[in-house]
Amino acid sequence: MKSIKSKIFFFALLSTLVPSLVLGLLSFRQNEELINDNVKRELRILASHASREVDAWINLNVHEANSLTSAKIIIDSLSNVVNQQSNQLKNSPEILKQYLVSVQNKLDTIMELTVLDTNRHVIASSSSRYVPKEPFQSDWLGEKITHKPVISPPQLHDYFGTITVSIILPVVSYDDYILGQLAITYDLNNVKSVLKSTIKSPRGEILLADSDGHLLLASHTDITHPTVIVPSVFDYLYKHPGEFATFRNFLQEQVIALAYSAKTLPITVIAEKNHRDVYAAWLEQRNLFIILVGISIFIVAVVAIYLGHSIVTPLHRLIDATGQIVKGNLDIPITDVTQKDEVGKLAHMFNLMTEKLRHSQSKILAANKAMHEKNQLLEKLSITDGLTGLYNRNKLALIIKEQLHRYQRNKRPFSVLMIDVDYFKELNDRLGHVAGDEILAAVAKNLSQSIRNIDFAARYGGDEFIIILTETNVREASITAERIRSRTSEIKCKSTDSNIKVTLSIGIIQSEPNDKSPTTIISRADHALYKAKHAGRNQAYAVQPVSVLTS
Ligand SMILES: Nc1nc2c(ncn2[C@@H]2O[C@H](COP(=O)(O)OP(=O)(O)OP(=O)(O)O)[C@@H](O)[C@H]2O)c(=O)[nH]1
Repeated sequence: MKSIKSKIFFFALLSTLVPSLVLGLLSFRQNEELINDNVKRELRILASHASREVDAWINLNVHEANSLTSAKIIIDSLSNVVNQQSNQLKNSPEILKQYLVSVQNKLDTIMELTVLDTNRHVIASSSSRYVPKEPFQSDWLGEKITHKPVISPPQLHDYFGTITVSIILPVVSYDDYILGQLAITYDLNNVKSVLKSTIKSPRGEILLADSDGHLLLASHTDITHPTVIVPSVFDYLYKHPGEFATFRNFLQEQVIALAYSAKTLPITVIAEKNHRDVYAAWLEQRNLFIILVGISIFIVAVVAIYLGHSIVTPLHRLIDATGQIVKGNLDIPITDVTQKDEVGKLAHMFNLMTEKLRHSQSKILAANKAMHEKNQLLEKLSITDGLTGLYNRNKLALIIKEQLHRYQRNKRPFSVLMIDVDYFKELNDRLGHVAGDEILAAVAKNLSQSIRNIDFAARYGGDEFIIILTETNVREASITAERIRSRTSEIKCKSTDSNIKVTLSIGIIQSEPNDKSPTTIISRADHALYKAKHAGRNQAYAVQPVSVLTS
């Protein structure tokens, strides 16, 4: 993550995501706890209410059964059995059966009524499956007949094919003597309508299960028997009354449930609610939260990209411009940064800085130019003679050295003319020093104009001049010397306003293989000049080279 743009982008995302997620998670956690508390309270109310309704239904049936035990026909029939008079009396078992059938027809919650003697042999039954005098089949009746009602555990009845509950009550004579028993079998499905009315919310369900977890009844759904609740779930619900558990019910739906035990029956009353229904609002809120966070992140990302762009683009311009400065280009004003913020100010300051640098640079260039010109002047002064403008003695030595090198390389000779103004001392004394200077300058000008561009003219000292003719032998040099001498005759002297007759003596030599230094060359040229002077002045004297002499 090297660029500022990506840093801004990730910072913006984090600063949006972290608080949103933390607050969102806290809020969902609180909501979840709230929902859990609510659903727990709701299920508790539901289960305890349903449990009470089951007890009330049983108690109602016990009460109903109790009133039937006091029916005269039943008491009389059992009294006769006790007194061994059944064959003589008019209330025979057949008549009792008819009575029981009529009662059953009247009370549609009853599936069968059976009258038993004290030995639990059937006296009469509304059901045709019982034959009189045969023992009453039951594994839940106690040994002893008491005055208390006995209620059977709910069970799937093989004969009726449904879950039944039986209530057995003693039939007592008028003098409070137990004559036998009345067994009434009820269909547990009758309690379904009671349970349905208990549930306010249509999505909730009440389940009744026996002590082994077999499902007996569901308030809103028909059950195919046998159906068993997952043992571990049932065990938890049974052992933790009022505590909820989440599991898949017999319809394979995720449900939240808790349970209470009924008091009158060995059954567990379970209240359950569909998990999806309970958490529907929570899920809706969660989805809305995800959408809102997504939108927020999108907006923040767009703003972050824009911000990063507005910072990084001018910075790139500044970096490029700085690179140009490093390369020496100062003409790079940043004009496309129009922001008024710090970046804009930075660009403005950058422009001011480059403006100043440009200004300083032009000053430095001007100073450099002036210095260069002065250096050139100094250089010129260091190699020229102030009076005549010809090369001075120092430069002359360098020129001769270079010519000697060239000569040694290419073997093409150069020539040297040593020139002296005749009787200059006398002119100087007669006309004055200023006029003497004028004469010297005029002679020098004549020399400069008489040679080629590749030749050199220098003032050797006083009234003596030396000319170097490159790649020129003594014969050609003599021609040039003669031309110089003949041109220098009358010189117009301004200071004296007169024409002065001036003659020159010229010594000519050509470079020789033995010439090793400027001193040797000048010495030989001076000797030739001496010869010219000695011969009468106003003439040139050329020294023939050794090679010519020996050939
Ligand atoms: N006006 C002027 N005179 C100079 C300058 N330098 C040297 N002189 C004079 O030039 C004269 C040179 O004289 P010489 O060359 O010795 O003698 P000359 O009179 O020329 O005689 P010859 O060379 O033998 O013909 C001297 O009087 C110097 O004072 C100068 O720069 N200006």
